[in-house]
Amino acid sequence: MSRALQSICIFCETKTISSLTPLRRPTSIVLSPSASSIHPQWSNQTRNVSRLAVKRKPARLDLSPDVAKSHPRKKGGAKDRRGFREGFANNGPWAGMNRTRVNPASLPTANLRAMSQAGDKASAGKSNNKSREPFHALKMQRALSHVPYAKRTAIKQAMSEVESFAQFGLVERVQEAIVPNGLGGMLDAKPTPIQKLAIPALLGERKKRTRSKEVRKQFLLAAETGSGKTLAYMIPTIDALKRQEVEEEEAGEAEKTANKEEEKKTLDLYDLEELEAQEAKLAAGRPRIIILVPTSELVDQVNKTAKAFAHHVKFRARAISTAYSADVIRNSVFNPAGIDMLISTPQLLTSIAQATPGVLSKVTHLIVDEADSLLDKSFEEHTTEIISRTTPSLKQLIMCSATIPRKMDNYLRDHYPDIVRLTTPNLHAIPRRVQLAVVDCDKGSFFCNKNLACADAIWNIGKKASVHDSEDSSYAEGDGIKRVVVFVNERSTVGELATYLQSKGIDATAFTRDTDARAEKDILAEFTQADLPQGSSSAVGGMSKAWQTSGIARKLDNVRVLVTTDIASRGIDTTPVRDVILYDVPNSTIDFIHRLGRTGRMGRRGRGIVLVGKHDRRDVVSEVKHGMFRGQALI
Ligand SMILES: Nc1ncnc2c1ncn2[C@@H]1O[C@H](COP(=O)(O)OP(=O)(O)OP(=O)(O)O)[C@@H](O)[C@H]1O
Repeated sequence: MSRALQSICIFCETKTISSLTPLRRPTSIVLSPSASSIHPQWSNQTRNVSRLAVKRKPARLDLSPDVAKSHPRKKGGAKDRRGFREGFANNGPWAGMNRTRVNPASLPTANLRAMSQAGDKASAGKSNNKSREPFHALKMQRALSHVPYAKRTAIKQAMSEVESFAQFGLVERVQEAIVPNGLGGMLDAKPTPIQKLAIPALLGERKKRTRSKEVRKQFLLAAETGSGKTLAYMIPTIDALKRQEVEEEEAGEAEKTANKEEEKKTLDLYDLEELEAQEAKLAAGRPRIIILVPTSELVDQVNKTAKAFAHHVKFRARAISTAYSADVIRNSVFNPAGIDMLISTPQLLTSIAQATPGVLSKVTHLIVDEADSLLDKSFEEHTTEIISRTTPSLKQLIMCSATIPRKMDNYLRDHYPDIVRLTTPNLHAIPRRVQLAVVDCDKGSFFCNKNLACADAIWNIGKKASVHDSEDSSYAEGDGIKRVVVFVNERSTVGELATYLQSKGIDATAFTRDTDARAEKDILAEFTQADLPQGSSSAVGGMSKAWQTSGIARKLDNVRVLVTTDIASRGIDTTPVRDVILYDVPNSTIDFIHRLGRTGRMGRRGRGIVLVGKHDRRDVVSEVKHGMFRGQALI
């Protein structure tokens, strides 16, 4: 045979296979297309050699079969070579030689049966392994970063050492203001886990413990939704502000008086009043503390907390957002009385800083609240600009969030490798006190109508509330009105759904970015304050008024519903809300955490209801439910 093949080569005038021997196998044999037509007898010979790879020179317009493959398998790889070799060995002229696998046909039947049983067992073993680790829909998203178990245990230990706010060694006036001003006179108020971790660290205790020479400038505060992160960063920053004031007063008082005297004598151009006016002008628009938040609603909320402290502790806090007029913004930032704390959205502050570069020259504390949002695409540019502008004077940069996406985690590792990470053990877990129910809209009497399923769920909440009022203390809280927040994915659905719910006798209010700024405050107040004065609900936007005056016979009057998008899912302190309805399945676990985080805040119980339709990811919903039941982090 080898001789015959050599002859083919000679006829076709190619010398590629001239060294072919029975024991050296070719990787390819090139036949000239013209060979069989010129010498038909040799074409018969090649047909008998069934596994010869006949390679044709590729035409110029041949399309690649691997276009769709991201990592096409290399031709001539080990598998290809083995296939060729074995095929050649089984069927070719050297069948039986150099065999690498047993040929079942040559075995006695008994042996064959034994082999097949062994094979079955092996494959059964494999499938068992697979069934032990089922498909995880949540893992496909893999958005959230992981906190190692050992770290969680160490944090628990550190937290157990703190019992009260008095242990922090705060400035007296700050300490006095915490409960009556910051926590509304709450009895037996204790620091929450994140406050136990963050307050001492931000006050500088950690620096002493580790005896590090390096000044710790950056902190990451990561804790569950509704766990008191606002006070966790606000208390130590106000404390630092007051200490700074005292230090400056002590150090600078003598020098300041001397300078003033000197200037007065030498120049005689300024009188003392003028000099003081000039100093005030310099102090104006130069805050020490900046708090960045993503929305104007959050600006107002954080400002409220800051103001509660400001009256007693004596410092000047101002808030600015696009909801305010230009005059109000100018008067707030450049107030001649000066400013200590400024709460703003990144875009607005960046535009002010670009026009007046000195405005950020005195910042010592920069807090980036909802940091995962503010370091995301839409805000990143503005946030990083503010960080870089404040860096020269900055003593502490504090990032704060309830969810740490992997992207943000990597960003922090790259840009702030020394950041001190203060994370609570239950980070990324929805508390077990929040129950999750799943309503299948394709089943029962809903006829695939999600609107109907939503209205039904709300009516059930109202009915249960009237039955349970006397038994369940959490239901009897506040004014006895149940607050329900319904989250949808698209802004366009909000109005439609609110109108539908109103037609079913439900007092529903739509809340989106398009909502009138004046009505916004009243709407949110309804869902953030438990004890509104009687009749204040009528102040809620036009929708609620429409519900009240509508001629619908059957009305659900003990429930208020807010229909909204993610705009209300971030940071808004909806403590009185007991029920959250997820009309659409959230797009990510991060959205799940923030939306369900509007209930079950600060140790309260809560309920979530997910409406699942034909096109929704049921696997994700069931994994979230399972994870919540087990108290696991949703990563
Ligand atoms: N130590 C405490 N004891 C009791 N209540 C507290 C304590 N600290 C804060 N709170 C209250 O808990 C509620 C939630 O606090 P906050 O809004 O700071 O939560 P958060 O962790 O920032 O939530 P989110 O991640 O949703 O923004 C607020 O009403 C706040 O007044």
